[in-house]
Amino acid sequence: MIVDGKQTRPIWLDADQKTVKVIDQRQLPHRFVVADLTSVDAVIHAIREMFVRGAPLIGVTGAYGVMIAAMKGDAAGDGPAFIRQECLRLKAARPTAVNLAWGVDRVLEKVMAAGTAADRIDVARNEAAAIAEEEAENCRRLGVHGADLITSVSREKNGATVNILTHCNAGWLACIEYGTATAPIYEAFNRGVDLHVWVDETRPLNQGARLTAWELGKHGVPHTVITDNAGGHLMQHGRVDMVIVGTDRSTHTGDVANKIGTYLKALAARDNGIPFYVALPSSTFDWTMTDGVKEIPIEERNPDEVRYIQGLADGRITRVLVPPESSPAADFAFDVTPARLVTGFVTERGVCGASEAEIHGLFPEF
Ligand SMILES: CSC[C@@H](O)[C@@H](O)C(=O)COP(=O)(O)O
Repeated sequence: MIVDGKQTRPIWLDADQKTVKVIDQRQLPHRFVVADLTSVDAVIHAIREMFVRGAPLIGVTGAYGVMIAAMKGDAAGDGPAFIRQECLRLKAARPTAVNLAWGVDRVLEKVMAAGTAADRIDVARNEAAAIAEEEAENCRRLGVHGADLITSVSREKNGATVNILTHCNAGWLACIEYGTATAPIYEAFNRGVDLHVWVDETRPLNQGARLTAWELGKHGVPHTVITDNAGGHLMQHGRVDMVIVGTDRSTHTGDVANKIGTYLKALAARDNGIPFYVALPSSTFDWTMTDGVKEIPIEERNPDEVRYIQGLADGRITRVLVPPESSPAADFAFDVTPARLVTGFVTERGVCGASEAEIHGLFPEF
């Protein structure tokens, strides 16, 4: 996307074709800092500590991690075994988003079929780049399908403002381009649809307030940051026309894991008769799991993320303690919204209902 006149992605390869560059998203919106990743440890650290985050982006970062593993392993002379071992470590960096394991395994498979050490590195680099381009294109396509949904709501409202609620950051920062939940929003906005986005702040790390608000502001999209608990109230008063969220892993039966709090939005949407859409590239479907609540691993993170809030004070990024020093806290990073609460999936191949039959109807090869 364009940031301050410059085409910008959250990840790219440096001119040396070895160094992986990423935006350090922990510092947005107050600082735009780029980090260099030159070791597998650095890649794992960047994923765990959330320099990079969002399902499609951690898939691409993991894919480039395999390229780095190939460079290191082949330098040490123990290529394939070393690369396999490093891939296990990469895949364990974060558990919920299925894209991480998907991206790592896709590159690993190609690497293992390559003949020489030099081939392994080239193949890994090319495959990681191919995944990045595919994810960008899939997000562009799903944006077109999702924008058609927004456009029809706009028509039903005779052109009055369409109010869309979103949770967390499922924007280009979480993907490569366009985003998942935001792709339909950007596309509809570019078509001239009058729209406004309610941005859940998304505690504890405030990806909505920090990242989605920043992205939408850079693109000129009207938006308002709200507390995570405001959505139900706004829905009761007719101030939300639709909800669009992303997902970190959706089962092929239609259950949706996404940032903690998504389930409560889906419940409130159902109670108020508001459509609840989930936007995703096909890389985010888990084709093996059938019961999301029971089977999807939910990441628990450092409770300090709940205890402290980060912001800008006197020009410096600062963290402040909120609860009593001695109070324990718990940090559940994701929840699962059952298929019965999902109106539809917006994918690169079109929109479908949240059922095994409809999902496999769009993706018969799985
Ligand atoms: C663009 S994909 C959607 C999800 O990855 C997004 O909604 C989300 O929950 C990200 O969580 P995060 O913990 O910031 O990686």
